[in-house]
Amino acid sequence: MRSTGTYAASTTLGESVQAFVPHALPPAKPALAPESFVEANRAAELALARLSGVAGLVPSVDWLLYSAIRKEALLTSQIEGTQATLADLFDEEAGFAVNNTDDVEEVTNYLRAFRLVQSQLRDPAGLPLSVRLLCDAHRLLLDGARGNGKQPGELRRSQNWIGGTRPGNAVFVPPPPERVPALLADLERFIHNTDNGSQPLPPLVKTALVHLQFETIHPFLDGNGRIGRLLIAALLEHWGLLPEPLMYLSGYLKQHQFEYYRRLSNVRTEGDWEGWVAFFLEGVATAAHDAERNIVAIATLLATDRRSLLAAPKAGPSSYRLFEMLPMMPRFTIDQVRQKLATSFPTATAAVKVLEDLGIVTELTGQKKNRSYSYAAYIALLSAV
Ligand SMILES: Nc1ncnc2c1ncn2[C@@H]1O[C@H](COP(=O)(O)OP(=O)(O)OP(=O)(O)O)[C@@H](O)[C@H]1O
Repeated sequence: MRSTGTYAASTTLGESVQAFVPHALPPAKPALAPESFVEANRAAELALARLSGVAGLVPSVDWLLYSAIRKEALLTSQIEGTQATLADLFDEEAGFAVNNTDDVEEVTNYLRAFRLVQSQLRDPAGLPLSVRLLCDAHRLLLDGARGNGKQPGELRRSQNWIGGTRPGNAVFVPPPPERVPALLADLERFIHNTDNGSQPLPPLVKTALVHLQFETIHPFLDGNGRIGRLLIAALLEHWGLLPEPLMYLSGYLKQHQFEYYRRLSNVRTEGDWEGWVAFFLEGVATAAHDAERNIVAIATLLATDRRSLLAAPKAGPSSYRLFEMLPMMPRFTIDQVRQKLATSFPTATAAVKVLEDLGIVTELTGQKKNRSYSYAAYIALLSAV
């Protein structure tokens, strides 16, 4: 598919945000009426509710969130070509040397951007979901070497395009820069407009449309994919669909990347709104099921390892406490254990040795000094998409 090469075509598309408002829908688009999505929407909502329920079964959701948020950060960055792995991210957090520093920085920047949005939305005095908040998140996302020169935190002031080397041979040419602020303001109104007429759109369908329109506007010079997907996570929480960010939808989008992009394009080229919404709802249901399965698998691993630890004659309070920290510290050094447990070096060493002898953690360096450890089975489970 080629664009017409003119900005006019994309400008018209940008204005199609109006068509998101149900009462303004042209009659030729009856499929966007809520009843056409009832089944898929119900399945996706149910999958999200189940996911929240499963999370409620574990003693602390902190370790679930710790891993889920990092998975999403990694996968959304991988869609855009980042080569970092989850192990790289854990290494970086443990202070270990990592080779691909720039890639890891992109992922940690996403984490910072996500935390900012989440904390603002949770703070009664914080910013609402708004262009300003997205710009603030964008500033954090593009902080550092790679983002320099890409106008972090600012709406673009020049024309961009998707695919190709210039607007004339691009797959898609988003609206010209002077239209961007008004189109985003329109999108902001759409998000906060609760008066959707007699047939309100289900929030998940609205989320699908918001993402589509955000990507259509492509308001930044870089980082549009990641901020657009961050917006999805924010909306799921904002609309009470998933109170905690336990899902990593980017895993589904990455696995179906070609279809993801094609569905976005098809709205523009074929008017296939239904296809995009159906794809999105299927993605949410699948990603929620995957996250649920992953939680069960991790909880099982932890329960099995905990049982073998409790049965070990040499285990004691320090090794028990260390074990409970592992899900949020899967790579570590003895000195970090010493600090976390607020104990002596010999006690920390002994605690680690108990876990090592049981095969729960493994040493990575093969050195006698400055040894590093990994809860490898846990990282492997998390890394399976
Ligand atoms: N045909 C399309 N129409 C609209 N949006 C699209 C299309 N194809 C891809 N996208 C969206 O654009 C994103 C990529 O945009 P782009 O290549 O411009 O990257 P970017 O602006 O550098 O952002 P990031 O680096 O986070 O992706 C994709 O992840 C997807 O969300």
